[in-house]
Amino acid sequence: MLIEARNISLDVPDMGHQVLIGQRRKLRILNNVSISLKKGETVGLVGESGSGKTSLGRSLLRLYEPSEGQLLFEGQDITHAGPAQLKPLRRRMQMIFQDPQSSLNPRHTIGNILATALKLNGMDAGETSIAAILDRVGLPSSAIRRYPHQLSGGQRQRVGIARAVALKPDFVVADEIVSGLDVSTQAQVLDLLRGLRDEMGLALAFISHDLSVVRYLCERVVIMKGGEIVEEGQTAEVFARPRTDFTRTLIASIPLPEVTPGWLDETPLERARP
Ligand SMILES: Nc1ncnc2c1ncn2[C@@H]1O[C@H](COP(=O)(O)OP(=O)(O)OP(=O)(O)O)[C@@H](O)[C@H]1O
Repeated sequence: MLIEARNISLDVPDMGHQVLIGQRRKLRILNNVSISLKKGETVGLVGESGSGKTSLGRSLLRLYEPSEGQLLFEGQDITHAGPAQLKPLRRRMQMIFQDPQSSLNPRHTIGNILATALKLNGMDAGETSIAAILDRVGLPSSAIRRYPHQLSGGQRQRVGIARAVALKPDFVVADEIVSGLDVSTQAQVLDLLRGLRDEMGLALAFISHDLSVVRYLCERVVIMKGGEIVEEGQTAEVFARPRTDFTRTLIASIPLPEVTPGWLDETPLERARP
């Protein structure tokens, strides 16, 4: 197993309580969550806003230290690993963010942003290798000298993907990476991510509100509610025969006018066609 979370919980300080009541109290935002990913496998993390998807994604990357349970990377226990133990693993575990506008430094050119990430990880940051990375994510080499604000939303998200995959990671968490984009740009970005995943054998935790997108990309899905996993399984199976009322409601509430009996079998690209 590449990544394995065993019964992890995550507590954060309850600041509201501290301010109002003046006492320290903890807020449990993940409770007893178990999930694992093999090399090359994609799991969708789905659930309503505030259900804990991002917190779980960040915990799997060991950006958060679990309060309880165990986190393993290639069988190595990294639950309470310090910076020295985590350093060689950081390159191998990457995140692609929802909003590349705020995750890309606006004062740096795209070339600089990619070079910095590569250099920090001791990798070749020459212009030729950066141009090759840009080409792989469908951007022209002239993007090297552009600033994030000079690119479209879709192009910025390609840079976000480029920054993550340039480091040749094994595991990527993609957090709502297409939610700000129009439908046809979404489809292109998802196709790019799918191609890279297959080519590189990436394990992918894909966080999304959009179940049709999850169906397109993820062989397994985990449904979250209130910091817990309420249902999980093969995506097609969970969507066809949801076991909980919660999942049934979630599926029924998909706000897509084009939802038809066959919609789950269409790719986002097919659905984007007029
Ligand atoms: N550092 C923190 N301190 C306090 N509360 C937090 C912290 N991080 C997350 N939370 C709370 O934990 C819950 C889960 O948040 P999280 O962002 O993981 O949910 P989510 O499912 O990703 O939501 P969304 O879809 O809106 O991004 C929310 O109620 C959030 O307010």
